Amino acid sequence: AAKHRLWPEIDKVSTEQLHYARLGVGGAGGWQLFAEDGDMRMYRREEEADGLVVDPLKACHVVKGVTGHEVCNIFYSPEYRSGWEATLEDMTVVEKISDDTLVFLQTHKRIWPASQRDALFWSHIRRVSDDQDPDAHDLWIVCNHSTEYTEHPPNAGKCVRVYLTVCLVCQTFIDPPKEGSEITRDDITCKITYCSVVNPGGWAPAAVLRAVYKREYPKFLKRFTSYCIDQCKDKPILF
Ligand SMILES: CCCCCc1ccc(-c2ccc(S(=O)(=O)CCO)cc2)cc1[C@H]1C[C@H]1c1ccccn1
Repeated sequence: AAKHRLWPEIDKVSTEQLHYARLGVGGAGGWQLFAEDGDMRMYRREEEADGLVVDPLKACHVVKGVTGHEVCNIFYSPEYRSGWEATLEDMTVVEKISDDTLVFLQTHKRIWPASQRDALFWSHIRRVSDDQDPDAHDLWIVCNHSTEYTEHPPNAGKCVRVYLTVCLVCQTFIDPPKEGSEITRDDITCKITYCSVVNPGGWAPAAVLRAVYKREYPKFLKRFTSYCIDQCKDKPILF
């Protein structure tokens, strides 16, 4: 992977996104809580870029019974995506850069009254050992970031190209079981931070976009995490 033309950007953006995800939502960051459901908290900032709503989103969730490695694997791997990404209409892997880096082209279902969108992005998964606290459990991160491919120019067909940067950061916590007994899924908890900035690419009314984000993001994260629990519950734990 070190040789690929995109590698410097992949490494830079993934490192930046990990840092960004670990920043808190308190203080002057301008984050406003807009959805809560059990342990899930969803925050957004109201931001526009050349008149388009690009509200950054940060979601924090705690899920029992799965590890960060399992959650990031499911989020990264193409074969699971149709099982949890409800707004997906089509998905292809445009390039396999390495085992831990793929390039996806996705078309999302049209959201009335806006025109249909597609997204072309590299996706990179990595394990990060926590340098501050070496005996803390490892972090796993998946970073998705829009990219250009001459074979797939934006807005060539029916879809408007969105530009996105997304990261999923997961940390596993293990409650040590009784002396000598094996760790079960009841002993593991995964702390999830999901950050996304989606530029809708072409015109879409601000009110429509904000309504769509408010509706779609909580649904998306709940559906995704439930899918992870369901996929992993009868399988050996992947730490
Ligand atoms: C008029 C609407 C314009 C924007 C439509 C659109 C396109 C892509 C995306 C998007 C693309 C990728 C990701 S991901 O996290 O990388 C996972 C892989 O699929 C996530 C979200 C979002 C939205 C916005 C609907 C909104 C929305 C929000 C959560 C889920 C679905 N739709």
